[in-house]
Amino acid sequence: MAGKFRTLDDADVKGKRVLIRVDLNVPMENGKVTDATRLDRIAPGIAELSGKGAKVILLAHFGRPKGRDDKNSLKPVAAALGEVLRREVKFADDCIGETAEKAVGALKDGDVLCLENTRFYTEEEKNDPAFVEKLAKLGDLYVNDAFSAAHRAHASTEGLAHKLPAYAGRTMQAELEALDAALGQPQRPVAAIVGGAKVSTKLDLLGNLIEKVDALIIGGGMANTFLAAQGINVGKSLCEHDLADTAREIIAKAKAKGCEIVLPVDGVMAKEFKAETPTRASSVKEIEADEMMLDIGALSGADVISHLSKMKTLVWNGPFGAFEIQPFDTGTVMVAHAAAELTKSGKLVTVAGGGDTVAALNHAHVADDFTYISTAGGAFLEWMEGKPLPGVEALRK
Ligand SMILES: Nc1ncnc2c1ncn2[C@@H]1O[C@H](COP(=O)(O)OP(=O)(O)O)[C@@H](O)[C@H]1O
Ligand SMILES: O=C(OP(=O)(O)O)[C@H](O)COP(=O)(O)O
Repeated sequence: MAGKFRTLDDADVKGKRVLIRVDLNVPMENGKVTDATRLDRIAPGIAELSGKGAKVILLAHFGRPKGRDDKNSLKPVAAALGEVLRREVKFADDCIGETAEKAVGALKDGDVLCLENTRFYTEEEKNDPAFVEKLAKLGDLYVNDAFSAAHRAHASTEGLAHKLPAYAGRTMQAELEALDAALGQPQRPVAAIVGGAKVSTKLDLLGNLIEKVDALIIGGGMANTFLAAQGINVGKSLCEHDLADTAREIIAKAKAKGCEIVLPVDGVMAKEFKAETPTRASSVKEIEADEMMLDIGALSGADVISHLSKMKTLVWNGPFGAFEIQPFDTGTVMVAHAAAELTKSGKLVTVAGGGDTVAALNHAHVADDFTYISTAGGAFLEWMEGKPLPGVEALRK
């Protein structure tokens, strides 16, 4: 990627108001950040800008709010970032308008300010030009350091790059270089594990991904959607029934392209999504109407591991189950350990990414054993698909 983008090496930032788009969409529980990987990755770039005398203004989203809502405030995340940076991160309750302008106006060279969730405005996701204008008013330069949100053509990830002199941040640079090094010419056979909860935003990309991989291993809510599309009753499981046709098309296309689709054959069922709730192991064909499948079962885990042992490369986004609550972490942890062992013995190149996926791998204590851990999930899969990412394209010189 060298030479393709303007980077911080090309920017004179002293005394300038630098709007830096970062990804602060970190896993949280009871107001506390449970995995700080994304914060750790962006911290050096922020410290560099601050050290060079920039007025650093952080723009980011959190969750998928429908309008302003306290549950999705970035305030606690800004405080956690302050702990990682070991310095004050100021906070403004709005990302545009008088509140934001006042907070920016009060900044001294080297200060760091975090603005409130850009998604409190529906205009953010619409990439609305008037909203872009309001954000642009707050800065002299724009830096995009949110590779993990670069698949979104939103005001703060794409629109701003056309309004202000735009640069790729250090995390963005590092992610593109590392992914290119690990997966630019992947050794076949390649497997992709796709799980997690963001079914509707990730299902579409599987159609292209099956052209790049030899096996597509599906877990989490994504698996429930595929099982339901095949006529299996998934009870109250997380499932996008409306996407059954898309799932069936993907299965047919995979067959035609010679990509094997691996689905769970058994799972761990529960009636409630909470700790210490009674669980039942069963075949996916015997899910009761009032049950949810919250993890893959032992047979499915063994099947996934057996597939991995035949692969040379693994890309992974999305946990197999609701790993935040025990025992629904079992499937993810079991596969994570096997992938880590195969990596350590030089048999498998493993690249995993996604806010929750990285949290799950840290929970399994294997993140350091993987070949590369990306901060990105959906963006990483779209990169793997070969799709141009709007946030990256907008930065090209
Ligand atoms: N079977 C399941 N039912 C409900 N939620 C699930 C299931 N499997 C995984 N999840 C949830 O998926 C979430 C992570 O999904 P996602 O956001 O797509 O991953 P990432 O952030 O790594 O891209 C986790 O919070 C986990 O609890
Ligand atoms: O957490 C993110 O993506 P991921 O869940 O794919 O890792 C990014 O912040 C993008 O969030 P979005 O999928 O709500 O646009």
